[in-house]
Amino acid sequence: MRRIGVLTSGGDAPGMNACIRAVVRTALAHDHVVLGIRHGYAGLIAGDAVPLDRTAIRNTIHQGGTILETSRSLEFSTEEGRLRAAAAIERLELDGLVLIGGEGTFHGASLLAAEADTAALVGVPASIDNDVYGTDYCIGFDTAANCAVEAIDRIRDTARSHERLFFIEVMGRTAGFLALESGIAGGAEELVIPEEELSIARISERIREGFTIGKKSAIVVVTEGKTPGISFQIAREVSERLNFESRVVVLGHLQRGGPPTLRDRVLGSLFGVAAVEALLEGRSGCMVGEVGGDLLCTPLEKTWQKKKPLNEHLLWIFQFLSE
Ligand SMILES: Nc1ncnc2c1ncn2[C@@H]1O[C@H](COP(=O)(O)OP(=O)(O)OP(=O)(O)O)[C@@H](O)[C@H]1O
Ligand SMILES: O=P(O)(O)OC[C@H]1O[C@](O)(CO)[C@@H](O)[C@@H]1O
Repeated sequence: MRRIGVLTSGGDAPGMNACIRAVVRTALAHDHVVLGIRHGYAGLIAGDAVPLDRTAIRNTIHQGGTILETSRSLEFSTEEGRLRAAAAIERLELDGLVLIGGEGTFHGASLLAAEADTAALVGVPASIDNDVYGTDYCIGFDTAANCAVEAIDRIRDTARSHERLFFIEVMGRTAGFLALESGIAGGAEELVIPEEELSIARISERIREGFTIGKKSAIVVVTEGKTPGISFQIAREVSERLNFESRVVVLGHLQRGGPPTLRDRVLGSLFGVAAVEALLEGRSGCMVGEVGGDLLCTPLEKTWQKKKPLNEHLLWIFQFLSE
């Protein structure tokens, strides 16, 4: 290993900078050169690289977003695009490449590895959705979930004051991790998560039951799913059934910004060091992750082919704590 590249891809996630910093400091400690690839896979295809030294990563650990910037690259989804990326890796004379991103990023990386003889590829899970198999937590999830909890707390004040029903839509796309954990921490009455079939009747019934035991307001945390804004329709239907006023708050990209929490800074640092160590050990085609407190490497294919399930125990405790 002499030249190590690092890029961030997919949605930005707080803690990515802590990870980049850890990659750079670990590689430099072993006398390797680090190149930062800008704009994710789009930048890789273009060969857009900058040298990363100690100065470049100084004072970044507390910053949200990614100093390398990121992208969702349509071109990389094509074989032609990936072959251009492989050619850029060769031109840049990279021996190893650390890919910080989510399941889409690793899907693309495993296709790239199968189609071209590239540098060693090691992934680091970073997605506020937390939907990557092979790690209990992804970089960025904790900060986003804390942002959602703060929003729920604030909404609770006004919901209670006006005796209203609130629907708070969180990100997560097709995974309910953000909704489940922020719903438990925020004391929500009900959840809408993609892992369970949507039932307006069930949501309405649970809220009605709450009212019969004296609740005067309620909060439902809704995962945006594939259709951001879906909570407006759900709110309308539940309100009609209950004949009760409701309001909707869509948190959107607020959840992706802001300084990373302690947990995301530590996770980013741990994963960054582990990724460079994996490269130095001669590993390739895998993603570092933490499962049950153990750091481990999972083949890239598994990280997107397998669906990470929600924690059954958390689902169960939500059911009775929300009554
Ligand atoms: N099926 C695929 N085949 C090839 N490349 C893909 C595929 N899916 C995603 N990619 C590549 O990976 C990039 C990042 O994927 P995506 O936009 O899904 O974000 P992600 O890594 O899943 O992160 P996040 O969870 O934050 O959305 C895409 O822009 C695309 O270039
Ligand atoms: O920023 P974009 O491209 O609109 O993507 C939004 C999506 O990205 C995520 O925030 C994950 O990064 C999803 O929760 C959300 O559906």
